[in-house]
Amino acid sequence: MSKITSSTLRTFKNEGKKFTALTAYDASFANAFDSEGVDVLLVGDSMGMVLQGHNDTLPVTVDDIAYHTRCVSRGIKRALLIADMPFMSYATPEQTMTNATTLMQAGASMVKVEGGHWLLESVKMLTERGIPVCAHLGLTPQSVHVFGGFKIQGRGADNAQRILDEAKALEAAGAQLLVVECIPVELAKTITEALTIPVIGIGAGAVTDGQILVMHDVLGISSGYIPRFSKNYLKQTGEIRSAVRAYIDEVAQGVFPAEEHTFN
Ligand SMILES: Nc1nc(=O)c2c([nH]1)NC[C@@H]1CN(c3ccc(C(=O)N[C@@H](CCC(=O)O)C(=O)O)cc3)CN21
Ligand SMILES: CC(C)C(=O)C(=O)O
Ligand SMILES: [Mg+2]
Repeated sequence: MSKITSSTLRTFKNEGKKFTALTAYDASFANAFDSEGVDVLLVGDSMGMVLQGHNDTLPVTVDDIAYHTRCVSRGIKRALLIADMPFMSYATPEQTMTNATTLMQAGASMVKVEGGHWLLESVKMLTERGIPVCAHLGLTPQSVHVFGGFKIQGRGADNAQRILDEAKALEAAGAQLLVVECIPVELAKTITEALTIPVIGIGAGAVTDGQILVMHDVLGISSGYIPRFSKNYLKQTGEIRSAVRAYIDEVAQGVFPAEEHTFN
């Protein structure tokens, strides 16, 4: 069983094989997800909400992500491990290099950063120095206070065009993967077709190359409210490994996300 790399995911894209990603924060869940066949695991700054109980992702630190990345990395054999760079850890080139180095040395194989045009120089710098980058556009939760809430992004022709331009520019700067979150399905389709790198969607419809969800939503244990683009797979299966397999199967077959999980 060979390790998944960004070139594996590019092959999946070219073959039209839909792949699956989940967040993970510890070795035991990571091991279960990996052994059931989840292709990509993300140590997400969503940990600020689902692990730490905050209302947003802003309080998460580089040390938090590094600790959970070390835990997850010990649990996996096959999946590609991505670590989120947390809020304000990549505001300057110096910070970006130092903090991305910490996360790679904690066991990540790629780092993820939220943003568009302003990030191009950092993406180029990281990639040239040996750190692969996953970009993240659309509803970028670290900007929740700029957006005025967790609101769908990319509605209207101007906003859609800006996000498409940013996606192309990030690919040109060297990004090897792109996450698009909470955007209209038409825009997600346009971006996925315009890029050669794989595009992973969350709240972006069934048109992207892969799907990602927060593990707590899939297992129905998010405290409070579950976003409407997400799905509790434990309810229909009653067992964690079966829930993960159901998620993988539904993504592979194009059953998830359905219309009810998609924004227009
Ligand atoms: N448990 C959990 N699941 C997630 O998917 C998630 C997190 N936490 N934390 C980090 C970010 C924050 N996310 C969120 C949180 C809320 C909405 C939300 O309330 N969305 C509205 C749509 C609003 C609109 O129509 O503009 C919804 O109804 O789902 C979306 C994404 C996604 N991520
Ligand atoms: C939801 C995914 C894309 C994420 O960034 C996170 O879990 O932090
Ligand atoms: Mg995140």
